[in-house]
Amino acid sequence: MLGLSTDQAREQLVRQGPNLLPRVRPVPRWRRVAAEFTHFFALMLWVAAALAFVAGMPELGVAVLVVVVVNGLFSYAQEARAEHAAATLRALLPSQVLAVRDGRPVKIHVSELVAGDAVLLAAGDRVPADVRFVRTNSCTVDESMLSGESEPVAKGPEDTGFGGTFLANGDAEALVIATGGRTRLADIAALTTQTKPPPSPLNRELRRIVRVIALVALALGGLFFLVSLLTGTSWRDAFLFAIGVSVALIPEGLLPTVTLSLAMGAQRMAGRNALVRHLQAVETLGSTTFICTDKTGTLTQNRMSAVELWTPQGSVAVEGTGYEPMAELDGSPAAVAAGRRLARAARAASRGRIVQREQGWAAEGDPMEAALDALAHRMSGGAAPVEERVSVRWAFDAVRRRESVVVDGELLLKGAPEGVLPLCADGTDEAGIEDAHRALADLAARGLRVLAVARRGLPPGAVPERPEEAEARLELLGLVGLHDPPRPSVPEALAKARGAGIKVAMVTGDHPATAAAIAREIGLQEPGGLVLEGHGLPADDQVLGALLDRDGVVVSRVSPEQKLRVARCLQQRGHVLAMTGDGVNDGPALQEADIGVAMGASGTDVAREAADLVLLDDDFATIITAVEQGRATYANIRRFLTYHLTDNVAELTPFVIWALSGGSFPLALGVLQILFLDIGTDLLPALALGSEPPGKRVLNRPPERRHLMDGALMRRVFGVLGPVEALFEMAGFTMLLWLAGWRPGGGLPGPEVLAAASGTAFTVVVLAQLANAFACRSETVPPWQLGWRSNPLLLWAVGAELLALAAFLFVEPIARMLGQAPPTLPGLLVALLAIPGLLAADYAYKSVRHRRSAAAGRQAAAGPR
Ligand SMILES: Nc1ncnc2c1ncn2[C@@H]1O[C@H](COP(=O)(O)OP(=O)(O)OP(=O)(O)O)[C@@H](O)[C@H]1O
Repeated sequence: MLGLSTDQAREQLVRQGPNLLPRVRPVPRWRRVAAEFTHFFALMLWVAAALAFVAGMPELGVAVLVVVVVNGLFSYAQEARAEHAAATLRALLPSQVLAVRDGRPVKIHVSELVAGDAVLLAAGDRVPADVRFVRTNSCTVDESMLSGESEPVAKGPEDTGFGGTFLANGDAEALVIATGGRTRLADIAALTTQTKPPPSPLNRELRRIVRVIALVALALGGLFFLVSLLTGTSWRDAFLFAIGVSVALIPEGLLPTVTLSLAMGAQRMAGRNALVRHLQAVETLGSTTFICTDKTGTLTQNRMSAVELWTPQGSVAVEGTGYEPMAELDGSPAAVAAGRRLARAARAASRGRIVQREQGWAAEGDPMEAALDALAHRMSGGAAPVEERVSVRWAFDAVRRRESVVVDGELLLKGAPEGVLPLCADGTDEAGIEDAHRALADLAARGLRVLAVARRGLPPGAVPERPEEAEARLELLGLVGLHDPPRPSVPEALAKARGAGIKVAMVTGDHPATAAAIAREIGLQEPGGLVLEGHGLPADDQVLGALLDRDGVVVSRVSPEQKLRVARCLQQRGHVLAMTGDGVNDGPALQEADIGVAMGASGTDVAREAADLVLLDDDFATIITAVEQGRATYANIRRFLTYHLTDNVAELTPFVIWALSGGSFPLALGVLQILFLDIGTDLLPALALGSEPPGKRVLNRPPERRHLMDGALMRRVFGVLGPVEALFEMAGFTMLLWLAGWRPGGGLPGPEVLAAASGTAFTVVVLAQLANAFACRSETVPPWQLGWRSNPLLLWAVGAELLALAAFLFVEPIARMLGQAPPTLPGLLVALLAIPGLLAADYAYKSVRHRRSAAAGRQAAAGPR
């Protein structure tokens, strides 16, 4: 027997090291920190700080330096946390291989593999290291990632297989010859790690936002410089304003905060068994509008049991559940005898087996084949093992939909009935075939997966080379009906998807009647719903797209190519498509879909590598949970964008008024105050908004594909929240000046008056932002409907914000540096009024929007469908 003993393997592992690609040397930490201080904006700020010192404004210089340092460290911390989260997620990806240890096949982690190990590979498996094939069975290998060659390469004994390639077809036994850094893949990986992946759509969008805001900031800064010079301000002050405006508006912390939000979303998803393979998938998931799901394992439990046999001699009901080998049989003696032959043949043409574990009997390998093994036990207390006597095996693939073996000169075959029954035409009488068709319709209509089983005695000495030579003139042994219970979580998940405006279709390789019966059982489809068959799909893409674009369609007996076409047609109709797949040939469809979804527990390595999302529990309901998290994360990013930009309006307004008045109206907020608002009081609430838990309602509205910074967000910030905040700020400021006797045109007020007025403006902005933080928690409902304690982080952040405010007002040296003093009582009153003022404006805006969208909804409902 090939392979190592556990002890030998352990020894070799110490000697050879784990089977992992050598880690690309990570960028040293100091370089990553340095990068945060040397990018474009940071450089601009350095220059600004230097100029401030040269111009004799050391406070400003120091303040700008503080901004650079705080922002740089903050960005670094966010990036590091996001990266750490992504690495943790990668480590969760299942990567196991079937190796022979102590003469028995066992599943081990790929990293434990050593040279000398024997491995068993099946179609869809990733070749785990460089290997030499020992035994192969119709084995072809997809080497495109190494050679670029798209056609799979046939492999025979003695051929070499390279780590990282995939078994496209058949199966094989192979000896590991090189692992980890000694594989061919490691050589190539070392060459290619230099190339960076292209930026994702979200990243591009964010960069665009940052660039636009930065340009606006610079342009405004320049404009203020000119205006101030023209109005006779000293160049020193003009310069100070210009720097203040630019620095205040540059959204430096934005990119890392978004990355962190996505990473936290991804982590939350992982906690609920949904593993994204790259962070951006979190956001795409949130805008999913259509889900194509397969059936077995995703909607059902993939715990099959053969419950009914049909043979030409009669039917046999098999009672017994799961993989338990004991059962009661109910049928005539002739039918039971025929059933035994059938079960033996079906088992011989399968490799999945039942094994006894501590928790009871379980499947090893294909669960359906394990059910056939259990059936053989149930029918006759186990069948004599034939594995050793199998001379040829043509493995199952999704196109042939059958598997056959030659044992002792006899061909035994099992497969999808539509493919098998025609092969029986010359070996079985016509009436028998007709009966079989009737039995098939009956079993499938009950939601059972049906397999046909047939045999043929081959002429003595015949050694067929290709399956077509042997698979003809078959004698039909009968049909097996297999039951696979639906997952209990599915009906509720489907209802949630519907509530969220997401359409769901079942796209399966199974029989139309079986698929339709299951679809009805789980509530995907009403009786009489649309059931399409792969070979009957309309040839025109637009017609097909229109046909598919509804909730609850079943597409049965699809080939991998048809699955890919289904994906394309739905995308052409503008859908953001999530598609599940677990098979060897599902890779292209998963890649085509916006979100490819693979199964962690049962899927193939090929599917997992092509996917954006891996379901660790294979459960359909997990996709809906992931969509919910995706929507929540997207909403969070919009929340803190809204919050952040509102503040910018309030910061900019004093400068605009000052400039418009030609310098005669005093400046309400100085540059240092703006910096303290950005870095001191705003930062924590913005972060807390970014970690808002998913609201109960995220799945109660239709999906939207929109830009992060779209019209609605702009209208809310620049039309409502920003102006209201600025209004209270300027009102507080002006009132204090007025009460102190200052009148427009009357020159500049005294320094004490100005300090108290400016302190009032500062307080107004901080308190209004406090209210704003709560307003930003939802785009649709007022904060008092959300529950005050549902985001405890925000309460802490707001507490810290108030403490910071107190420090900036009452700690003498800080207040003096900022040029402000605590507000007087009337000032405080205006500041306090800003809280209900902002909330009321936000409430009014939300109510109007709600009424409008309800009216639009009614109109859409009344209009043509
Ligand atoms: N191991 C096998 N041996 C023989 N026939 C099989 C085997 N597995 C599946 N079949 C047949 O091929 C058909 C398609 O199976 P396939 O596994 O491609 O479907 P699928 O798309 O994975 O289905 P689902 O959506 O239910 O997961 C099955 O309905 C069955 O009739």
